[in-house]
Amino acid sequence: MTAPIYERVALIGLGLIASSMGHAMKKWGLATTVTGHAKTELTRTSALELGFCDEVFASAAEAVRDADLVVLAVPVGAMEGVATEIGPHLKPGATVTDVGSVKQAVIEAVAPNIPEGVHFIPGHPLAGTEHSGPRSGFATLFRNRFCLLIPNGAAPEAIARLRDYWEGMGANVEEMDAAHHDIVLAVTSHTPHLIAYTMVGVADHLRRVTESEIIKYSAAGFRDFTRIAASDPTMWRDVFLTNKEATLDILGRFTEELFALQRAIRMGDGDELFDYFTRTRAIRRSIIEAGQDTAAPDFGRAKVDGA
Ligand SMILES: NC(=O)c1ccc[n+]([C@@H]2O[C@H](COP(=O)([O-])OP(=O)(O)OC[C@H]3O[C@@H](n4cnc5c(N)ncnc54)[C@H](O)[C@@H]3O)[C@@H](O)[C@H]2O)c1
Ligand SMILES: O=C(O)C(=O)C[C@]1(C(=O)O)C=C[C@@H](O)C=C1
Repeated sequence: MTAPIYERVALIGLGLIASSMGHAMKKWGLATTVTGHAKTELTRTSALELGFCDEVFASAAEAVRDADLVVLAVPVGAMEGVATEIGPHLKPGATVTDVGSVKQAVIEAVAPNIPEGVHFIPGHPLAGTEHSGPRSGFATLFRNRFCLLIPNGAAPEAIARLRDYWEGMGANVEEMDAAHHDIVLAVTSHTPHLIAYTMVGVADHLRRVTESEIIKYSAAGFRDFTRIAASDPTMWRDVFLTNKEATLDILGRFTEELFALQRAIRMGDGDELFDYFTRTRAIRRSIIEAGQDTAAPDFGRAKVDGA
């Protein structure tokens, strides 16, 4: 247990990320009171039952009243509506952050609604699972994972406090500018998700030809794709709609590489294939050596110690 970093923290949108933050705050004593807002009564009741919120509200405006930290944890496309609603109700001196997977679009949507005297520091924990909703969260989700903060001109002391908060949940915090964030994540997260969705879509079309063979003989590689492709449709629709430029850029590069490999296969160019796969194997090994193996679905639960 550490001393609380914020007295009152408001979670807006009570899904995987917010519920994980709530559990982590409770486990490590990072906030005195955690309030939450969800649109449905079922979700609000679950948050109280599961114990990751102390108080829940049907309106976001009520949930943020007197909060020292407000966390926007809704899909990227819902950020603007929420920011518009809470703007007039924020406490002077409070910090607003978000956990959205895209940063430039969130800044454009949220910043104009944040009054003077309130710090707005966008964020993005690089941790998740394919599950969603209030029952999917767990306290250790952020342990040993990066959390990127976008300074966005905010006061250094407010950034330092938010950094302490994320470190209290076990994350490694780094700062990055929003445009750079969106390109990096297009490479490491957004385009890989699109490829997984596509591959599972291809198999789905084939299944109509081969009936149940795809499921029956599902190999590990394909199963990994299906895990990713089971991720929340609303969240990922919003990611692609709001990180359009960067995703299309990386997708263009991906297509070029795919054509090069397709040609190597057609030409029987084994050297080209071998060299390519040798380079990609080295990348995987360097990720493991850096302690960033994100491939295991249960990484957060299975590999952390008993804390
Ligand atoms: N899932 C991941 O792997 C992951 C990782 C890092 C960041 N993120 C980002 O975190 C945010 C939340 O994702 P999540 O995985 O917790 O999703 P989730 O679907 O589990 O939770 C989002 C919740 O927001 C609610 N919601 C939607 N619109 C709302 C509105 N207008 N007002 C109030 N509530 C609303 C939904 O009902 C849902 O319960 C997204 O912006 C996402 O891009 C997700
Ligand atoms: O592990 C997973 O299921 C994830 O996809 C998590 C993941 C990722 O791509 O790494 C997904 C979206 C985020 O914004 C951050 C993390």
